[in-house]
Amino acid sequence: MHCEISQTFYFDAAHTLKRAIEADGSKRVHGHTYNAEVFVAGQPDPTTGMVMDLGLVRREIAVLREQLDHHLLDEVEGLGPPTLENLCQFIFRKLDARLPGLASVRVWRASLGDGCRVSR
Ligand SMILES: Nc1nc2c(c(=O)[nH]1)N=C([C@H](O)[C@H](O)COP(=O)(O)OP(=O)(O)OP(=O)(O)O)CN2
Ligand SMILES: [Zn+2]
Repeated sequence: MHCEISQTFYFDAAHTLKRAIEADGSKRVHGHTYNAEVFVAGQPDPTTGMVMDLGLVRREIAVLREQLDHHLLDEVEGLGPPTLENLCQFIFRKLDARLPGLASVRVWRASLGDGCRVSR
């Protein structure tokens, strides 16, 4: 049976954003709390009953999180313009090499009700 396990985490970060609309507030440095969720897909191992130990997922997320939490996202190498889309892709790229079966990554801002999800 195909299963997807998941782990949520959050990070607080600052950014600026160049936009064609509502531009004034976005271009000043300001912060958001970003929520994220990582999905890993696979068949549970018959012996362990796990697709992957969620402790391993949390360990890799902790390393990745260090690169985003309390950072100015404009300065994070390899991120590009700090949009939800680029955050999803950045997290996916960083975790892809470390988490076999990584299926998708979701990033959202509860305060604004917006979000993005990327899948393999
Ligand atoms: N396709 C996308 N569109 C937009 C994105 C995005 O990531 N992908 N992001 C934004 C803005 O960052 C977002 O709307 C928040 O606006 P911002 O100026 O950062 O903050 P607000 O003042 O609107 O919200 P707060 O209440 O201060 O957090 C827009 N479009
Ligand atoms: Zn913003």
